[in-house]
Amino acid sequence: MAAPSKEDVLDRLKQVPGPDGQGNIVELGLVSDVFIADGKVFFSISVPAARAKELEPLRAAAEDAVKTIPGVSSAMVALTAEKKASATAPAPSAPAGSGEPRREPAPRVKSEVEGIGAIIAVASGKGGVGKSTTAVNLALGLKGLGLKVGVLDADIYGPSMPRLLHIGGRPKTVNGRTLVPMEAYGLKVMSIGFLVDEETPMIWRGPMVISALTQMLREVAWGELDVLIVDMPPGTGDAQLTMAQQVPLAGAVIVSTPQDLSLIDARKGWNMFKKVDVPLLGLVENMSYFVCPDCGSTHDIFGHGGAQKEAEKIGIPFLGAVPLHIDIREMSDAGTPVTVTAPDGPHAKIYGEIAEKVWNNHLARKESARGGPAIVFE
Ligand SMILES: Nc1ncnc2c1ncn2[C@@H]1O[C@H](COP(=O)(O)OP(=O)(O)OP(=O)(O)O)[C@@H](O)[C@H]1O
Repeated sequence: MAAPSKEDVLDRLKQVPGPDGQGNIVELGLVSDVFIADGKVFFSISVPAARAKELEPLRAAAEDAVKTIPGVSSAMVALTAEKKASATAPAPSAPAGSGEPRREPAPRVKSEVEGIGAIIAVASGKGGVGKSTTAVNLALGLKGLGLKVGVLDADIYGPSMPRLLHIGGRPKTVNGRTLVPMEAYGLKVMSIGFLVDEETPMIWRGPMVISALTQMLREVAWGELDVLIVDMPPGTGDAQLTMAQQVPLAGAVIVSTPQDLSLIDARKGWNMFKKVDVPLLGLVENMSYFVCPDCGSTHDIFGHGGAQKEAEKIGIPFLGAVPLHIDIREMSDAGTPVTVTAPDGPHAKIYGEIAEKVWNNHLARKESARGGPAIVFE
């Protein structure tokens, strides 16, 4: 059977009437770029934020219509409040660094996710600084505080959770559409890496990113969670900004390495969250100093301390310094995070302290927003 094409999808969607029963959603310019991977179809439909709830039947109708196309195994459709460049010519968001003109960020569409107490993003201004490793160990550190914790891998360009938590297979669904999160080390986990084959090229563009993220956030049976850690895609482009706007974040943690260059990038990261009014819970300096695996001696080869100074200068909490250590790398890459393999070791202790600070800072912010006294987690 021939694989379904974008044209097949758009043709079928022309049968779906617009929000007010007039015309169809394709000709009204409401359908985003369509992405097809492995017979799975992803797209979003732009609707006014205020009508999102009321238009759920429209979303369901579009999804059902696409599922009837031969060769389509599933469809993920999300409603977004993203504005189109024009009403009739849908134009996806320019990917970061594409050289295409930047659009105004989408309006904030935030509503809480039922059952989840707080959603905290882990972000970095650039790739490869250990953001995902930090996210996993932070999540496990929070679990060590007795909290119910989930991890959402929103790094749609390069999902890491299947590898870092050694999870294979596909999530099950309930009622044909709600995904059941995978589980590892007592964490509930969802990642685009569970849904799309590793070889599938990740040509996600702005609206697709949001559509997949919305699905992974809101159409997953998370159950009751105290906190959901979101591993953001690295960088501060349009996709990241839109995510920061669309996810109801209680706060963000920025990961940086001590080198000057990445501190510039980290600064871009916290500016991005500031722009969208997300509280900064603090900065982690990763690969901060080198610990010799043979003799255990410590070497400040990277100008350790830069992130702490920067955090003080900017007035955001410094959460801690994680050394560059072979155990962290090997355990991470083997899918057995160091916090689990050596829970009484020095690295687990550092991540535990970081988790405690993150949680305390979150609780303090929550209380001060309410005008009450801060409760500190001892
Ligand atoms: N403190 C550390 N000590 C040693 N190795 C580390 C440390 N932190 C991360 N690493 C290693 O660095 C590599 C990159 O880490 P990770 O994937 O967590 O980074 P990232 O910022 O999420 O990257 P990406 O931008 O690609 O998503 C991995 O091999 C990881 O094991």
